[in-house]
Amino acid sequence: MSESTTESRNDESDRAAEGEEEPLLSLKNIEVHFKQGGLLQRVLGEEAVRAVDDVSLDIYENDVIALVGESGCGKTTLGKTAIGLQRPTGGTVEFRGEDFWEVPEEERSELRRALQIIHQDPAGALNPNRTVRSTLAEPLKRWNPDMGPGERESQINELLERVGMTPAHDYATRYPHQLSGGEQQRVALGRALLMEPDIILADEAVSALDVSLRIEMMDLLLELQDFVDTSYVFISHDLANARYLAEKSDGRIGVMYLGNLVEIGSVDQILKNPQHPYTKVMLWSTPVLNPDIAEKTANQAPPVRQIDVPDPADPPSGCPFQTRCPEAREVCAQQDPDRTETEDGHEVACFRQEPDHDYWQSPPLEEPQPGEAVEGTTQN
Ligand SMILES: Nc1ncnc2c1ncn2[C@@H]1O[C@H](COP(=O)(O)OP(=O)(O)OP(=O)(O)O)[C@@H](O)[C@H]1O
Repeated sequence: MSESTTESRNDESDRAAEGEEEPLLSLKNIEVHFKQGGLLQRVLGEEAVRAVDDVSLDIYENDVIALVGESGCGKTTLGKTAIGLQRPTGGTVEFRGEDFWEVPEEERSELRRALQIIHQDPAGALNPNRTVRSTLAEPLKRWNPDMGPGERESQINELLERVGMTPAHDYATRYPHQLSGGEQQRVALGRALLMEPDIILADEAVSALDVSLRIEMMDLLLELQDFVDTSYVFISHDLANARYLAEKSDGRIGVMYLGNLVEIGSVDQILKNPQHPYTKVMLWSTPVLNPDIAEKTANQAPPVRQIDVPDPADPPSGCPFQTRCPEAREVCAQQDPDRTETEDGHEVACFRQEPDHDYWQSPPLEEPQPGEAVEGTTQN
C-alpha cells in the first residue's frame, strides 16, 4: 500500500477517534438468536442458539476489520448481519445513517449492491456453466442496463487485468473448472468489485488457498481497496491472516467469543498488549504471533480454568468467558461486562479494565472439580 494511503487511513482513524467521522455502518446491540426447529429440540424445550449476543460495532469508510475467534463463535453470522444477509433478531443495522431493515424494499436492494460478500469456496459461488465473461457481465447488465456491449467488454477486461488475470481475453472465455482456486477467488472478488461496494465481507476468503497464495490474495484485496474505496470485514479463524491484513492496512482486529465481541483494537493493541483473558488464550495457542507471551507461558497448561466450550444455546450466566477464565471471580458469574474503551481506542469487555469495579473485592470463583459440569457448558 502506498504511504499516502496509510497516512490517509491513519487520519481517518484519528478523525473517528475524535468523533468527527460518521460511521459508514453502525451495528447497535445486535442479537442473532436462531430458534432450533427440530421436533426433538421442541419437545425438549431447547433454547435458541445465541449466535450473536449484543454486539455493537462501527465500520468506517476504507476501514479494515478482521474478526477472529474459534469455530462457532458467531463471526459469519455477525458479518452477514453487517451486510444485510442476515436479519438480526435484536438491535439495529444503520447504513449511511439509515436503518437497513426499515427502508423500503427497493431501496434496500440498492443498499445491498453496496454490501458484497466473497466466500471461502469460490467454486461454489461461481456458476459452473458460465464463462468468466458471462459471470462478470451479469451484474453489469443488472445494475447498468444502459451500458452497451462494447463498454461492458472493456470494463470486464480492465477488471480482469486489475485482479491479475492477464491476458484478460484468454481468461474471459474460461469456465470455473478451467481455473485454479486462486483464479476462481479472483473472479469472485472481481464480481464483487463490479458493484462498486462500500463494504466487502471476505468470509474465510483466503483460508482454502496455499500459504503463498493467501498472501497474494490479501495483498490484492488491499491494492484494490485503493481502487474502489471499499471497507473490508475480513473473517478468519487464523490469527496470522488477520494480523497480516490488519497490519498492512492499519486496520483493527476484533476478537469474538461465544457470540460476543470481547476485544477490539489495532494489531499492536491486540497482539502486543492483549487485555481480555480470552485473547491471551488465543495468543497462547499461536505462540509465533507473540513470542514474549509464549516465553512466559512455555510449559504451562493452557491459561483456562477448564477446556469445555459453553453451548451457545445455553451460555453461562454473567460474562460469557467466566467458565474458562483463569481470572474469573464471583461477580463474573453474575454480571456481563460491557466493553470499555481506552483513549487510544482499545475496547475490552472485562471487569479487570475498571479499577473501581466490585470485581476487585469479589472472591475468586471456585475451581470446578474434575468431571463436574459447570452450568452452561457441554462436556467434550
Ligand atoms: N442458520 C442457522 N441456524 C441455526 N444455527 C445457526 C445458523 N447459522 C449459524 N448457527 C449457529 O450459530 C453459531 C455461530 O455460527 P457462525 O457460523 O456464525 O460462527 P463462526 O464463528 O463463523 O464459525 P465457523 O468459523 O465454524 O464458520 C454456531 O453455534 C452455529 O451452529
